[in-house]
Amino acid sequence: MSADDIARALRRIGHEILERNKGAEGLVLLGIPSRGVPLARRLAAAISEVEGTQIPVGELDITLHRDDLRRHPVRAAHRSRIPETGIDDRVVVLVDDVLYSGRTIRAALDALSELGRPRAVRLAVLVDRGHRELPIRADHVGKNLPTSRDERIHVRLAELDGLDVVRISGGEAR
Ligand SMILES: O=P(O)(O)OC[C@H]1O[C@H](OP(=O)(O)OP(=O)(O)O)[C@H](O)[C@@H]1O
Ligand SMILES: O=c1cc[nH]c(=O)[nH]1
Repeated sequence: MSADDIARALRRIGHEILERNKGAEGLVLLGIPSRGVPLARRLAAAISEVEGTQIPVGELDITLHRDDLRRHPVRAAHRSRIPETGIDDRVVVLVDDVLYSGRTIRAALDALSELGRPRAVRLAVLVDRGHRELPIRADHVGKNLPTSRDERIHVRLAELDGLDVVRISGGEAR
């Protein structure tokens, strides 16, 4: 995906979120570090452009809720940053770059349950590459990219990487 493809996908997802929520009322966007955070900020900006209101944006750290902690115990935990509005009775949209096994989102739901009780939780991802290992699906998808398991999706975003691009690497030549 080029920078233009990414921008278009985010604008569309912003519209979808508004349509599904019937406006911006009660919305809170939470990005999953690292690249979910700039994506959540961009989505909030896209929604604000349409609705003319500020959308609360935060970051949800899932490190201590991962189910592979025992296998990889040394991971630095970051702090979650929840907007002042809190998440109780809000419609929380989790935002991440890639959806793959679904384990990150399971951990995110676990982390969220310690912070409050949203009215609803939805999921927006830039890329869904398939291969789910849990019963989790995204409500809003920038692009479905069918992959083989030995491929990897690389999302690069200007805020962290200096450019916007999505690439696939690895796997057998197809
Ligand atoms: O559905 P899953 O199998 O959990 O995979 C998706 C997650 O994997 C990636 O993070 P990764 O752990 O590779 O670290 P990164 O954010 O530093 O790229 C990606 O950013 C998603 O958060
Ligand atoms: O291909 C993948 C799988 C998980 N996370 C990524 O960022 N890319």
